[in-house]
Amino acid sequence: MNKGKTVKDYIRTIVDFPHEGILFRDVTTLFADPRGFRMAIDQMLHPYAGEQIDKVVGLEARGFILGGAIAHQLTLGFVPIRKKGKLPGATLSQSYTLEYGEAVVEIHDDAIQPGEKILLVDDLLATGGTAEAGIKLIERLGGEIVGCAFIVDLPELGGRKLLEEMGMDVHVLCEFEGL
Ligand SMILES: O=P(O)(O)OC[C@H]1O[C@H](OP(=O)(O)OP(=O)(O)O)[C@H](O)[C@@H]1O
Ligand SMILES: Nc1ncnc2[nH]cnc12
Repeated sequence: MNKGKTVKDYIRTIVDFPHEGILFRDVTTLFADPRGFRMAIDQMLHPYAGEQIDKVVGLEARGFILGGAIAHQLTLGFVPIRKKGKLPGATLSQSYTLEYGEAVVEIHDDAIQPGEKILLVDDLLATGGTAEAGIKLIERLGGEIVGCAFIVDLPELGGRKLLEEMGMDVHVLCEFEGL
């Protein structure tokens, strides 16, 4: 049964996806379980109880699932940061480095007002490149980031250190060693 299980216990590892040598930490098994999903949302929010938050921002794609649930729980609005070319309105763009080459993420330029307090969420922190790009977009719009919450950190890839060096409060629920 589910008794005594932690968030980490619900996450499945797929070997050699999407490339040979990668241990893919698959949170769909966590999302699919009602107790696991609720536990993850509650734990992601826990450090921010009593803090003023105006909006939740989620990173495509699994950050949308978490961000939607968190925004609903807090009765807040949700703002997506999407991969290039998906948002219909006027956007700000930010490029970031991938393992091979570059990618671009975007936010609607009217999605955050200066001074709004933002909680940034995603499922997983690896190199931190995606979150760093998201932070830059939020800050370019004048948003003030209260915290960055993730389910998984892969400490060997240095994302947490990168975000903390940017002055972010980083909250993760579990770590996996091994890439
Ligand atoms: O810390 P980083 O090295 O930037 O990696 C973390 C990002 O990688 C994964 O998303 P992915 O880019 O696979 O996109 P997807 O969620 O749209 O599949 C994950 O959901 C994070 O968003
Ligand atoms: N090992 C991994 N598992 C799941 N998502 C990832 N994104 C980057 N590295 C990942």
